[in-house]
Amino acid sequence: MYHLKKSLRLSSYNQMLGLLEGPKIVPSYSYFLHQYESRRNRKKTSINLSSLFTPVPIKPNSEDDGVGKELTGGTLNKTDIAKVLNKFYQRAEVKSVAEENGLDGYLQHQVYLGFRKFCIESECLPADLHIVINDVLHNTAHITDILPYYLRHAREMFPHLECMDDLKRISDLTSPPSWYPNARDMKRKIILHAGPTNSGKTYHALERFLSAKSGVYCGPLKLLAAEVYKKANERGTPCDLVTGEERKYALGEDNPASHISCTVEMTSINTPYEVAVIDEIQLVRDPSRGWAWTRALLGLMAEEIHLCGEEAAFDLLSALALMCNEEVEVRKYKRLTELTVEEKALESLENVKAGDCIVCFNKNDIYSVSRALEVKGHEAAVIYGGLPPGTKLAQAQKFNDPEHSCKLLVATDAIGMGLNLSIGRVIFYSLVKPTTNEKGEKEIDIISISQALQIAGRAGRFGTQFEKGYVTTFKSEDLPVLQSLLKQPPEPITKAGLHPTAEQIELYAYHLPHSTLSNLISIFEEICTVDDSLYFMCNMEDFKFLADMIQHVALPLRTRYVFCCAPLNRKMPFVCSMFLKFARQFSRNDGATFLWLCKHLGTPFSTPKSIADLVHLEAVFDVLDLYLWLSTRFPEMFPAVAQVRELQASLDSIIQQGVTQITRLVIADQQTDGDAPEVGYRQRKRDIPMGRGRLTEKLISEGLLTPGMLSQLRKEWSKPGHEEEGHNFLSRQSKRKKKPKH
Ligand SMILES: Nc1ncnc2c1ncn2[C@@H]1O[C@H](COP(=O)(O)OP(=O)(O)OP(=O)(O)O)[C@@H](O)[C@H]1O
Ligand SMILES: [Mg+2]
Repeated sequence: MYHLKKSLRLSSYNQMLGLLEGPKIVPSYSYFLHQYESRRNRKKTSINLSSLFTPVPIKPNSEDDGVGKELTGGTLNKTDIAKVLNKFYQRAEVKSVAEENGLDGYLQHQVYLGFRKFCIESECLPADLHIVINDVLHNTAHITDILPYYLRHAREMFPHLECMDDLKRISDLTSPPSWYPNARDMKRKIILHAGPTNSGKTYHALERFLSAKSGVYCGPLKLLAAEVYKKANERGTPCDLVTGEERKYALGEDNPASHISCTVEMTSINTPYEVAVIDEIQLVRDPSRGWAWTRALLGLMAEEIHLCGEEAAFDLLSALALMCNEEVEVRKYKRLTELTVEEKALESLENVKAGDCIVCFNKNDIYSVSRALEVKGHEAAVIYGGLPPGTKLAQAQKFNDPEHSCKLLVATDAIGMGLNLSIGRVIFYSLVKPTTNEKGEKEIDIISISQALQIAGRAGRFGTQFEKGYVTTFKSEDLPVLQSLLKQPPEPITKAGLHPTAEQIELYAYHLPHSTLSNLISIFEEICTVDDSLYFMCNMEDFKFLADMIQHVALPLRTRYVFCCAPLNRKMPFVCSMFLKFARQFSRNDGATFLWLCKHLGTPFSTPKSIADLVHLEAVFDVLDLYLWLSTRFPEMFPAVAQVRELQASLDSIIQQGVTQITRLVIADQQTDGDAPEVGYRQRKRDIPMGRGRLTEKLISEGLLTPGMLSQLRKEWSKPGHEEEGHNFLSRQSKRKKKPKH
């Protein structure tokens, strides 16, 4: 019964996501999450490379040229064939020759099954094979004489056996500097501006950028890129803005400016510049995005490259520069304002004062802390990663304005970079944070020294009303941990990230035409050779998740690759379902018109009435971002750019209103729930049907199930005959499992 209900939930969920359209059976969102989990588990143990290769289906032979029969004087009995092959497979010589030919135990078994099926199901065997089996049956040939045919079959089933050397050559990542011949032809000067936060590193690098004839600023966030774009244009240096979603021209579309401010992923490595600035260079070690910093560092065609970041990156940067025959000059900076770690933890929200910023590492804490502050009569600004840029800026402005009644800020570590904030004191609400490591595994751990320094360093920003900064924790037991973290130098940065290019994957696909894109990536990850004294492969789990999701949609490989590079959060089902719809629309060669988009987004939007509504609107905002991201790659298929921008701006203000009233939204939810304000926030309990299980709770708390979906589920449950529907889904699922995935 439990399984039945669970399956029903998944099926309904599926339908709501639009994943099941028509009679076609398409794997569900949960299926992808499950696949991702199992892949992670497989990574934790050891991966069997061979299991990643998809066998090429070989049809039984139906052409009867009669030669075999004619020469041997008759047909072969199927049972006899099976017996011979069984004996053949048991032979030690067969195993060792197969091994010499690249077949490990797993592949041998696959090939044996495939070969036997081929021999038994073929109406008529190819003449040479027919004769050999016939001779073996009549003791006029040795059983191992079948080997050449068996190996021929193996190579047809697993083409990689013949191209492993090519695959290894394609994925040889041992010398990344050589991928950028234009940069190697230049004599580049590299300067590292090293120092703690708030020491003027970016300021000095930007001064050089602004005075140069041409330049590029590569930042870690859209907000930072936008800030530099604004600053440059205000200072009279025309500067264009390039992010994944847009290009803003300072001088007009047909006149690109000689200065560019961009997000690091968008760095052009084919344009010569006098000065390049790569900000927050320590992110070269980021498990997911590190590759973009490595590429910019090695590939930029700039006479001077200014790197800003932690001194801990110096050794790695020098080693990378050495590989490019270059040197790194260091300019060290000291913090411009004093930063003091307090002796006492805050302990109670009674003790907050103007200029305090409470830093939380999850949204639930954000909600409960803001609510608790409101109960105590304080107004608080709220900033977290998922908010649209306009909303973040409006919240920051409110908090920064000394005249405004809002004197407190509740934020996630999204404030660690990019926003200018007048913070007097940073208070760590907790010190643990969920993160994803290089292998794509989720971990909950104490924040790193570097993160602690980065966040704490936001207090007492130079040039703000707070000339000195203070830092403490909320809980007294956390304070010694924080004190110890902040006393240490940041962890050394030892490796730079890499990732496969579209060209490499295209070459892989040429050799392995039957593999899925996600499989190609897995094979690449397994085969590639990386100089692990300097580099690591970035985790590609998000990419593979998206690749699996659109595998069944017919798209050219290059397009598929580009789609899967989209920066979207796979934990947001609504965004994922729209991603799939965009891919389908593309595959039908239908443009995603504004009308089509609005229909799927359910416009017009209204002010959120609950936290769940707010979360949904944030997801819609991300969908619009996704649209714009795709539009910069496929302008003909995603043409409604101006309208989408307009819609996004209006959604940004609706979200702003929602955030301004965030505590009211929490109250609205809590009144229905009867929760005490200090208790961690739980989403929309009122929508949860009677007798809900832990799965539902989990899906809701992780934001995987929205109230709308849940009420739809409730309706379906109350429909007579739903169990039968669940049963159908179960049988569909089991059928699906048997289907090979291509
Ligand atoms: N010499 C200066 N004159 C005027 N303003 C300055 C100067 N140096 C730094 N600032 C200002 O101080 C603030 C902090 O400087 P900056 O952003 O360069 O620090 P940073 O070392 O890059 O910090 P983070 O590590 O947080 O990025 C900025 O608002 C910057 O404009
Ligand atoms: Mg900086």
